[in-house]
Amino acid sequence: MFPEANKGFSYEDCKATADWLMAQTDVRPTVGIVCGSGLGGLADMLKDQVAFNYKDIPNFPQSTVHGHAGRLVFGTLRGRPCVCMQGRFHLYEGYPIQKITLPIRIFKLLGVETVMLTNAAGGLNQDFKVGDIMIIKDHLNMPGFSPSPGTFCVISLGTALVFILTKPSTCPSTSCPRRFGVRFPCMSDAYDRELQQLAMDVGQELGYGDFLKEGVYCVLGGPSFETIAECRMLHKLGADAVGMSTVHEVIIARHCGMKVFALSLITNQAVTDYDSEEKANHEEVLQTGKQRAEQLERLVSTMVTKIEHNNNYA
Ligand SMILES: O=P(O)(O)O[C@H]1O[C@H](CO)[C@@H](O)[C@H]1O
Ligand SMILES: Nc1nc2[nH]cnc2c(=O)[nH]1
Repeated sequence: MFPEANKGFSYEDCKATADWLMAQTDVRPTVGIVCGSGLGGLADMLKDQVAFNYKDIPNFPQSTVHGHAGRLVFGTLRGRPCVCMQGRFHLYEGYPIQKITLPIRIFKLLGVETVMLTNAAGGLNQDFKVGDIMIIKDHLNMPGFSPSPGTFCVISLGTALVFILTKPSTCPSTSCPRRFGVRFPCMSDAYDRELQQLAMDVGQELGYGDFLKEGVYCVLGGPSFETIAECRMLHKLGADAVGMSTVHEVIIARHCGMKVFALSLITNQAVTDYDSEEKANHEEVLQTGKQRAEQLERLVSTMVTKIEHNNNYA
Protein backbone atom coordinates (compact mmCIF):
# COMPACT_ATOMS: atom_id res chain seq x y z
CA MET A 1 0.00 0.00 0.00
CA PHE A 2 2.84 2.46 0.79
CA PRO A 3 5.43 2.71 -2.01
CA GLU A 4 9.19 2.64 -1.56
CA ALA A 5 10.92 5.94 -0.89
CA ASN A 6 11.94 6.88 -4.40
CA LYS A 7 9.02 5.63 -6.43
CA GLY A 8 6.30 7.91 -7.65
CA PHE A 9 3.07 8.23 -5.76
CA SER A 10 -0.20 7.26 -7.34
CA TYR A 11 -3.56 8.69 -6.41
CA GLU A 12 -4.20 5.56 -4.34
CA ASP A 13 -0.92 5.99 -2.43
CA CYS A 14 -1.81 9.59 -1.55
CA LYS A 15 -5.29 8.47 -0.55
CA ALA A 16 -3.88 5.76 1.68
CA THR A 17 -1.89 8.36 3.60
CA ALA A 18 -4.85 10.76 3.80
CA ASP A 19 -7.12 7.95 5.02
CA TRP A 20 -4.51 6.94 7.60
CA LEU A 21 -4.45 10.53 8.92
CA MET A 22 -8.24 10.85 8.93
CA ALA A 23 -8.50 7.67 10.95
CA GLN A 24 -6.31 9.28 13.65
CA THR A 25 -8.09 12.65 13.97
CA ASP A 26 -11.58 14.07 13.68
CA VAL A 27 -10.29 17.44 12.44
CA ARG A 28 -11.36 18.00 8.82
CA PRO A 29 -9.23 20.94 7.71
CA THR A 30 -10.31 23.40 5.04
CA VAL A 31 -7.12 25.45 5.33
CA GLY A 32 -3.63 23.98 4.92
CA ILE A 33 -0.59 25.94 6.05
CA VAL A 34 3.09 25.36 5.23
CA CYS A 35 5.69 26.92 7.51
CA GLY A 36 8.96 28.15 6.07
CA SER A 37 12.41 28.16 7.66
CA GLY A 38 12.17 29.39 11.23
CA LEU A 39 8.45 30.14 10.86
CA GLY A 40 7.10 27.01 12.54
CA GLY A 41 5.58 29.04 15.37
CA LEU A 42 2.45 29.31 13.22
CA ALA A 43 1.69 25.67 13.99
CA ASP A 44 1.91 26.35 17.71
CA MET A 45 -1.04 28.73 17.39
CA LEU A 46 -3.39 25.85 16.60
CA LYS A 47 -5.76 24.87 19.42
CA ASP A 48 -6.81 21.32 20.34
CA GLN A 49 -3.82 19.95 18.50
CA VAL A 50 -3.41 16.48 17.13
CA ALA A 51 0.19 16.29 15.92
CA PHE A 52 2.19 13.66 14.07
CA ASN A 53 5.92 13.45 13.61
CA TYR A 54 6.67 13.07 9.91
CA LYS A 55 8.56 9.87 10.64
CA ASP A 56 5.32 8.26 11.85
CA ILE A 57 3.23 9.16 8.80
CA PRO A 58 3.19 6.58 5.99
CA ASN A 59 4.93 7.85 2.83
CA PHE A 60 6.12 11.11 4.41
CA PRO A 61 9.73 12.26 3.97
CA GLN A 62 11.73 13.46 6.98
CA SER A 63 12.74 17.05 7.64
CA THR A 64 16.50 17.50 7.48
CA VAL A 65 16.85 21.29 7.69
CA HIS A 66 17.39 23.26 10.90
CA GLY A 67 14.28 25.38 11.51
CA HIS A 68 11.88 22.73 10.14
CA ALA A 69 10.54 20.71 13.07
CA GLY A 70 9.02 17.90 11.00
CA ARG A 71 5.51 17.72 12.44
CA LEU A 72 2.08 17.72 10.84
CA VAL A 73 -0.28 19.54 13.18
CA PHE A 74 -4.07 19.42 13.01
CA GLY A 75 -6.18 21.80 15.07
CA THR A 76 -8.22 24.95 14.96
CA LEU A 77 -7.06 28.48 14.36
CA ARG A 78 -9.60 30.83 15.89
CA GLY A 79 -12.24 28.15 15.39
CA ARG A 80 -11.29 27.19 11.80
CA PRO A 81 -10.12 23.61 11.22
CA CYS A 82 -6.57 23.68 9.85
CA VAL A 83 -3.65 21.43 9.12
CA CYS A 84 -0.15 22.82 9.33
CA MET A 85 3.18 21.51 8.08
CA GLN A 86 5.70 22.54 10.70
CA GLY A 87 8.55 22.17 8.25
CA ARG A 88 8.65 21.57 4.51
CA PHE A 89 10.85 19.62 2.11
CA HIS A 90 13.27 21.03 -0.44
CA LEU A 91 14.81 19.69 -3.63
CA TYR A 92 18.32 20.19 -2.23
CA GLU A 93 17.53 17.66 0.53
CA GLY A 94 17.76 15.05 -2.20
CA TYR A 95 14.08 14.16 -2.37
CA PRO A 96 12.42 13.73 -5.75
CA ILE A 97 9.94 16.40 -6.57
CA GLN A 98 7.05 13.93 -6.17
CA LYS A 99 8.04 13.56 -2.56
CA ILE A 100 8.49 17.20 -1.61
CA THR A 101 5.03 17.97 -2.95
CA LEU A 102 3.27 14.87 -1.66
CA PRO A 103 1.84 16.63 1.42
CA ILE A 104 0.05 19.13 -0.82
CA ARG A 105 -1.89 16.35 -2.55
CA ILE A 106 -2.64 14.89 0.84
CA PHE A 107 -3.99 18.30 1.90
CA LYS A 108 -6.36 18.09 -1.05
CA LEU A 109 -7.57 14.63 -0.08
CA LEU A 110 -8.10 15.80 3.50
CA GLY A 111 -10.56 18.41 2.21
CA VAL A 112 -8.32 21.49 2.18
CA GLU A 113 -9.61 24.27 -0.07
CA THR A 114 -7.08 27.01 0.58
CA VAL A 115 -3.32 26.57 0.97
CA MET A 116 -1.28 29.26 2.73
CA LEU A 117 2.47 28.98 2.26
CA THR A 118 5.24 30.87 3.98
CA ASN A 119 8.94 30.99 3.28
CA ALA A 120 12.14 32.78 4.12
CA ALA A 121 13.72 34.54 1.16
CA GLY A 122 16.52 36.88 0.17
CA GLY A 123 15.42 40.34 -0.93
CA LEU A 124 16.42 41.37 -4.47
CA ASN A 125 14.20 44.43 -4.73
CA GLN A 126 16.28 47.38 -3.56
CA ASP A 127 13.21 48.90 -1.86
CA PHE A 128 12.85 45.87 0.42
CA LYS A 129 14.34 45.74 3.90
CA VAL A 130 15.15 42.76 6.08
CA GLY A 131 11.99 41.97 8.04
CA ASP A 132 9.61 42.97 5.24
CA ILE A 133 6.78 40.56 4.47
CA MET A 134 6.25 40.12 0.72
CA ILE A 135 2.89 38.91 -0.52
CA ILE A 136 3.77 36.72 -3.50
CA LYS A 137 1.91 37.78 -6.63
CA ASP A 138 3.78 35.58 -9.11
CA HIS A 139 6.82 33.36 -9.46
CA LEU A 140 9.78 32.41 -11.62
CA ASN A 141 10.24 28.65 -11.63
CA MET A 142 13.90 28.29 -12.58
CA PRO A 143 14.16 24.50 -12.07
CA GLY A 144 11.08 24.16 -14.25
CA PHE A 145 12.93 25.62 -17.24
CA SER A 146 14.85 22.38 -17.71
CA PRO A 147 13.25 19.04 -16.96
CA SER A 148 15.35 16.57 -15.00
CA PRO A 149 14.59 12.96 -14.04
CA GLY A 150 13.09 14.22 -10.79
CA THR A 151 10.48 16.21 -12.64
CA PHE A 152 9.20 13.47 -14.90
CA CYS A 153 5.53 12.79 -14.36
CA VAL A 154 5.09 15.72 -12.00
CA ILE A 155 2.68 17.94 -13.70
CA SER A 156 3.91 21.20 -15.17
CA LEU A 157 7.32 21.26 -13.54
CA GLY A 158 8.73 20.67 -16.95
CA THR A 159 7.26 21.53 -20.25
CA ALA A 160 5.93 19.63 -23.21
CA LEU A 161 9.36 18.02 -23.22
CA VAL A 162 8.35 16.01 -20.17
CA PHE A 163 5.50 14.63 -22.14
CA ILE A 164 7.81 13.70 -24.99
CA LEU A 165 10.47 12.19 -22.76
CA THR A 166 8.06 10.21 -20.65
CA LYS A 167 6.27 7.34 -22.32
CA PRO A 168 2.95 7.15 -20.48
CA SER A 169 2.92 3.39 -20.73
CA THR A 170 6.23 3.04 -18.85
CA CYS A 171 5.76 5.89 -16.40
CA PRO A 172 5.08 4.56 -12.89
CA SER A 173 2.89 7.47 -11.89
CA THR A 174 0.98 8.50 -14.96
CA SER A 175 -2.26 7.82 -13.16
CA CYS A 176 -1.31 10.18 -10.39
CA PRO A 177 -1.18 13.65 -11.97
CA ARG A 178 -4.05 12.98 -14.30
CA ARG A 179 -6.37 11.98 -11.48
CA PHE A 180 -5.56 15.14 -9.57
CA GLY A 181 -5.95 17.57 -12.45
CA VAL A 182 -5.31 18.46 -16.07
CA ARG A 183 -2.13 17.66 -18.01
CA PHE A 184 -1.11 21.28 -18.61
CA PRO A 185 -2.39 23.47 -15.77
CA CYS A 186 -2.65 27.23 -16.11
CA MET A 187 -0.34 29.26 -13.86
CA SER A 188 -1.27 32.82 -14.79
CA ASP A 189 -3.71 32.81 -11.87
CA ALA A 190 -1.53 30.80 -9.48
CA TYR A 191 -1.78 33.26 -6.59
CA ASP A 192 -5.35 34.07 -5.66
CA ARG A 193 -5.90 37.80 -6.14
CA GLU A 194 -8.67 38.10 -3.57
CA LEU A 195 -6.45 36.49 -0.96
CA GLN A 196 -3.66 38.93 -1.85
CA GLN A 197 -6.09 41.80 -1.33
CA LEU A 198 -7.28 40.26 1.92
CA ALA A 199 -3.67 40.10 3.12
CA MET A 200 -3.15 43.76 2.23
CA ASP A 201 -6.37 44.76 4.03
CA VAL A 202 -5.58 42.70 7.12
CA GLY A 203 -1.99 44.01 7.11
CA GLN A 204 -3.23 47.60 7.01
CA GLU A 205 -5.69 46.91 9.85
CA LEU A 206 -2.89 45.45 11.93
CA GLY A 207 -0.65 48.45 11.25
CA TYR A 208 1.85 46.52 9.10
CA GLY A 209 1.74 48.99 6.21
CA ASP A 210 5.41 49.93 6.55
CA PHE A 211 6.73 46.42 6.08
CA LEU A 212 4.07 44.73 3.94
CA LYS A 213 5.12 44.53 0.28
CA GLU A 214 4.20 42.49 -2.77
CA GLY A 215 6.38 40.95 -5.43
CA VAL A 216 7.67 38.07 -7.52
CA TYR A 217 9.37 35.09 -5.89
CA CYS A 218 12.04 33.14 -7.73
CA VAL A 219 12.89 29.55 -6.82
CA LEU A 220 16.36 28.09 -7.33
CA GLY A 221 17.57 24.61 -6.47
CA GLY A 222 19.94 25.57 -3.65
CA PRO A 223 21.41 24.77 -1.23
CA SER A 224 24.09 27.31 -2.10
CA PHE A 225 23.02 30.92 -1.78
CA GLU A 226 23.37 33.04 -4.92
CA THR A 227 26.46 34.63 -6.36
CA ILE A 228 26.46 38.37 -6.87
CA ALA A 229 26.11 37.90 -10.63
CA GLU A 230 23.12 35.60 -10.10
CA CYS A 231 21.41 38.11 -7.82
CA ARG A 232 21.89 40.86 -10.38
CA MET A 233 20.53 38.65 -13.14
CA LEU A 234 17.48 37.53 -11.14
CA HIS A 235 16.63 41.10 -10.28
CA LYS A 236 16.84 42.08 -13.96
CA LEU A 237 14.56 39.16 -14.80
CA GLY A 238 11.87 40.59 -12.56
CA ALA A 239 12.35 38.73 -9.28
CA ASP A 240 11.87 40.64 -6.04
CA ALA A 241 12.91 37.80 -3.74
CA VAL A 242 14.77 34.52 -4.10
CA GLY A 243 14.46 31.23 -2.24
CA MET A 244 14.58 27.45 -2.57
CA SER A 245 10.98 26.36 -2.04
CA THR A 246 7.26 27.09 -2.35
CA VAL A 247 6.85 27.15 -6.14
CA HIS A 248 6.59 23.37 -6.51
CA GLU A 249 3.97 23.29 -3.77
CA VAL A 250 2.05 26.10 -5.45
CA ILE A 251 2.01 24.29 -8.79
CA ILE A 252 0.73 21.07 -7.25
CA ALA A 253 -1.89 22.92 -5.20
CA ARG A 254 -3.18 24.78 -8.25
CA HIS A 255 -3.09 21.62 -10.33
CA CYS A 256 -5.55 19.97 -7.97
CA GLY A 257 -7.76 23.04 -7.70
CA MET A 258 -6.92 24.55 -4.34
CA LYS A 259 -6.62 28.30 -3.84
CA VAL A 260 -3.16 29.55 -2.99
CA PHE A 261 -1.83 32.37 -0.88
CA ALA A 262 1.91 32.67 -0.28
CA LEU A 263 4.22 35.09 1.43
CA SER A 264 7.96 35.52 1.86
CA LEU A 265 9.64 36.92 4.90
CA ILE A 266 12.64 38.86 3.63
CA THR A 267 15.20 37.42 6.01
CA ASN A 268 18.31 38.82 4.35
CA GLN A 269 19.23 41.21 1.60
CA ALA A 270 20.64 39.44 -1.45
CA VAL A 271 24.15 40.70 -2.16
CA THR A 272 24.45 42.60 -5.44
CA ASP A 273 27.55 44.68 -4.76
CA TYR A 274 31.14 43.41 -4.99
CA ASP A 275 32.20 45.85 -2.26
CA SER A 276 29.67 44.44 0.20
CA GLU A 277 30.86 42.52 3.26
CA GLU A 278 27.44 40.83 3.64
CA LYS A 279 27.36 37.04 3.41
CA ALA A 280 24.05 35.14 3.26
CA ASN A 281 23.76 32.46 5.93
CA HIS A 282 21.05 30.27 7.42
CA GLU A 283 21.57 31.59 10.97
CA GLU A 284 20.58 35.09 9.86
CA VAL A 285 17.56 33.61 8.09
CA LEU A 286 16.37 31.91 11.29
CA GLN A 287 17.15 34.98 13.40
CA THR A 288 15.03 37.27 11.22
CA GLY A 289 12.26 34.67 11.38
CA LYS A 290 12.27 34.90 15.17
CA GLN A 291 12.12 38.69 15.09
CA ARG A 292 9.13 38.86 12.74
CA ALA A 293 7.38 35.64 13.83
CA GLU A 294 4.71 37.29 15.94
CA GLN A 295 3.51 39.69 13.23
CA LEU A 296 3.62 37.03 10.55
CA GLU A 297 1.60 34.65 12.70
CA ARG A 298 -0.97 37.34 13.42
CA LEU A 299 -1.30 38.20 9.73
CA VAL A 300 -1.88 34.60 8.69
CA SER A 301 -4.18 33.71 11.58
CA THR A 302 -6.32 36.82 11.05
CA MET A 303 -6.60 35.97 7.37
CA VAL A 304 -7.71 32.44 8.27
CA THR A 305 -10.56 33.79 10.40
CA LYS A 306 -11.79 35.70 7.37
CA ILE A 307 -11.74 32.79 4.96
CA GLU A 308 -15.12 31.15 5.07
CA HIS A 309 -15.82 27.59 4.04
CA ASN A 310 -15.82 27.32 0.23
CA ASN A 311 -13.34 30.17 0.00
CA ASN A 312 -15.59 33.16 0.49
CA TYR A 313 -14.02 36.02 2.36
CA ALA A 314 -15.87 37.30 5.40
O1 LIG B 1 11.93 28.32 1.75
P1 LIG B 1 12.10 27.98 3.18
O2 LIG B 1 11.73 26.59 3.51
O3 LIG B 1 11.45 28.99 4.09
O4 LIG B 1 13.69 28.08 3.48
C1 LIG B 1 14.56 29.04 2.93
O5 LIG B 1 15.60 29.20 3.86
C2 LIG B 1 16.63 28.21 3.61
C3 LIG B 1 17.94 28.93 3.49
O6 LIG B 1 18.25 29.65 4.64
C4 LIG B 1 16.26 27.55 2.30
O7 LIG B 1 15.69 26.28 2.55
C5 LIG B 1 15.27 28.51 1.70
O8 LIG B 1 14.37 27.89 0.81
N1 LIG C 1 18.14 31.10 -2.43
C1 LIG C 1 17.99 31.79 -1.31
N2 LIG C 1 17.19 31.29 -0.36
C2 LIG C 1 17.04 32.02 0.76
N3 LIG C 1 16.32 31.76 1.85
C3 LIG C 1 16.47 32.79 2.70
N4 LIG C 1 17.31 33.68 2.18
C4 LIG C 1 17.67 33.22 0.97
C5 LIG C 1 18.51 33.74 -0.06
O1 LIG C 1 19.12 34.81 0.03
N5 LIG C 1 18.63 32.97 -1.18
